[in-house]
Amino acid sequence: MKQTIFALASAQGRAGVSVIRLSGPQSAEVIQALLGRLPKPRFATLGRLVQDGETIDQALVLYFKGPHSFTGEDCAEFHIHGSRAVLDRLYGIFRSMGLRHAEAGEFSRRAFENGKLDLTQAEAISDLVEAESEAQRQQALMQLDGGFRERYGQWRDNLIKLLAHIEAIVDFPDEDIPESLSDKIVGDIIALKSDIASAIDDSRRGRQIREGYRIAIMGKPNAGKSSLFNALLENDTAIVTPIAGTTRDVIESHIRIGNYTALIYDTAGLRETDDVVESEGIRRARARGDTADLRLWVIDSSESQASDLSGIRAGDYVVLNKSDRAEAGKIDDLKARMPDDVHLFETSLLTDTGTDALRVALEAHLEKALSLSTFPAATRERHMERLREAEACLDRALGIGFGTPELMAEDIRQALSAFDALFGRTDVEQVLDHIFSSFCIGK
Ligand SMILES: Nc1nc2c(ncn2[C@@H]2O[C@H](COP(=O)(O)OP(=O)(O)OP(=O)(O)O)[C@@H](O)[C@H]2O)c(=O)[nH]1
Repeated sequence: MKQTIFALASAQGRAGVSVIRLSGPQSAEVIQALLGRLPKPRFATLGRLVQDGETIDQALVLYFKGPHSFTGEDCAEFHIHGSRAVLDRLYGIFRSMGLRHAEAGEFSRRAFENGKLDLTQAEAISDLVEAESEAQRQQALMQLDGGFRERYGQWRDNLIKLLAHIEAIVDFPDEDIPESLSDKIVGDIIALKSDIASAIDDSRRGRQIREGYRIAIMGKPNAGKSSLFNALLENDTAIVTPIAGTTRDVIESHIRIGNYTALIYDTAGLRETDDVVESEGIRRARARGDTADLRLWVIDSSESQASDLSGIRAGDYVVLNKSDRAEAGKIDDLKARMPDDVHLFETSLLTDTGTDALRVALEAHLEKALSLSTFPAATRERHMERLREAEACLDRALGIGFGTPELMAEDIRQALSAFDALFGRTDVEQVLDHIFSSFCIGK
């Protein structure tokens, strides 16, 4: 039998009300011991928590009888006054009764093990707890509602039907395969493969919403990259000095832009240098620029070296900075030499002009890149790996053909197990450990 676990479900620290959650077979016994009675399941009861005749706190107590609970086990919730002293007393009592503190994600893991959630829904809970932007909240909620399972459940059903057809061919090797059947099988595999391919394509958007849209600020030393980073963040995270080469490593920070979260990177200025540390910084800056979803170049339009525009590509955003001291004609000259299809902005970060227009443009950019009427189902690398695996299996099955139907069937079976792993039906213990350990405690 599982040990009963407890944890603070609300945030750490002093609070008006804190919620402690219990799950496991001793939940009822603990309520009985502290409250002196067992309330009707799922009804909140106000009462005194008493130990050896001494009142510890006045609390709101809830009892959930399994399987009608979040974890599927018997559960309890104590809504107590959130002081360290009350918590310490209750934790002491729980431990003396043989309960233990929950590990990160243990409540969700029990819910998963008891079939209350599939793995994608458990992940969605973690995402919902972490959500900062409106889009992250909506995406996580859709996944929690089973949006993922519905879509892939359909694909899984199709795979099972395909397998049945192919196995019928295996079982009757002497029969001629009707052309209509082989055409249907091939057609179904192709259709499924293209559905999976478009889900993989769209999962980029899922990742961008979930982790943040990556914006790398790039440019020569002293152009004003750190100044722009700070202006966008509205704080002084990055060090700004007149010394070229101040930023050495990549600095990153989250910001909210409209309904979305972006990850902004300030990078080392790009130039030739013999300095080993700076060279490494420049290598990292270039790598960050290559993997970013958007590159935001900063150019010092008052400097002659600003005329080097190498590295800027179509689609990039370019900020012509230090407009307060740019010579007349210099900015127009730069604009004339820009590659096609870059988005140009003029700023003076010293006098804080031009940044509003940039903010508005970034918000519109994210809105265009990330918003569609539906949210992508796949949001994590783990999902993408499984989808790619299923796609590769279907590809192989198509290549094999009906000469050896048993090999074809084997590939379809492997595609099925990729889907099963997606929902946690077959994932091995280590994978589950890894996923649930990234949850917060109390979830
Ligand atoms: N006149 C003027 N000075 C600016 C402007 N923006 C930034 N500066 C100054 O330019 C210098 C360099 O700014 P940073 O933001 O550190 O530039 P950076 O591109 O991050 O520099 P590195 O870390 O060397 O790559 C600082 O002294 C800033 O105050 C501007 O619009 N006008």
